[in-house]
Amino acid sequence: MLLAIDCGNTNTVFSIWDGKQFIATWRASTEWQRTADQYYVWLSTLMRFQNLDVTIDQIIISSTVPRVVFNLRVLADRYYNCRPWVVGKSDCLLPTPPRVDEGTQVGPDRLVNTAGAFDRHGGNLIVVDFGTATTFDVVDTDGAYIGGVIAPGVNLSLEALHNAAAALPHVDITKPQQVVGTNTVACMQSGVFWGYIGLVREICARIKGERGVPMKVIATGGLAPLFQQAEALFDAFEDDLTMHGLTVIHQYNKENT
Ligand SMILES: Nc1ncnc2c1ncn2[C@@H]1O[C@H](COP(=O)(O)OP(=O)(O)O)[C@@H](O)[C@H]1O
Ligand SMILES: CC(C)(COP(=O)(O)O)[C@@H](O)C(=O)NCCC(=O)O
Ligand SMILES: [K+]
Repeated sequence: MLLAIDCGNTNTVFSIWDGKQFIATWRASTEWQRTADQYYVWLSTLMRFQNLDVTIDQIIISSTVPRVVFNLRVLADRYYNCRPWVVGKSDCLLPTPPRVDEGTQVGPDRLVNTAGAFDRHGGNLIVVDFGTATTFDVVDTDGAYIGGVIAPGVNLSLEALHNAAAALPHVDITKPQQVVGTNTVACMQSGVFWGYIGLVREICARIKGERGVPMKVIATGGLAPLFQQAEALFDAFEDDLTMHGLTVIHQYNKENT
């Protein structure tokens, strides 16, 4: 069975794919110091807890944090006796290679989102991923990643306010009841929440204008649900898009290598 690992700058998600569906998904905070042995103890305990008696013999990894890949490779080799596919490495093929400036490193999560979204929706897409950063990935007619936008993440923006200004507290994001805040927390939430609504709307409109073709907008990532409820910004919301993209790339490599 396939273990798909999506490592973001904040969280790492592990999912087991039985060839038809995900039968388990677990999330850990991303820590580059975590060793292969620690991953294994954690994973095998969760598998036992869920009475999952399956053999993992294939692994695919997408990581926006290069340092964690070493220990995940050791995990694959030592405990699952396999060599993982690592998205972005030359021996991991992509269904359609990206078209960007020569020498540019595209975040593997963006390549994976592109593959997953194209598989589900076809071409001409904007994938908005609300992670540590908020990324907009533009998918061409043929499924190629052709660039996009990187904006500061929602929580990152709130943290930046707290870190830079002595009187601003640590605040969690929620949708404010109104735009005019009547206390510090409400003012901060309003700035980030409504600012974000504007950011998403403006960037998508400009991408569509620049491309001159109809495009679907797909939302994913930890904080996408917050914006999904708020305003009609997206054509679809898919919390498993990155994981789906990993299975698409895995299948492509099995068929073509
Ligand atoms: N259910 C949730 N509720 C509130 N915040 C969340 C939730 N899930 C994730 N987050 C926060 O959203 C941000 C993005 O999370 P995630 O998509 O896992 O990021 P990444 O892929 O960059 O690791 C992080 O700051 C995380 O703490
Ligand atoms: C933009 C990102 C930091 C987003 O990472 P995430 O929020 O998913 O942790 C990541 O995709 C990355 O490191 N990209 C490299 C530069 C690029 O994609 O152009
Ligand atoms: K992201």
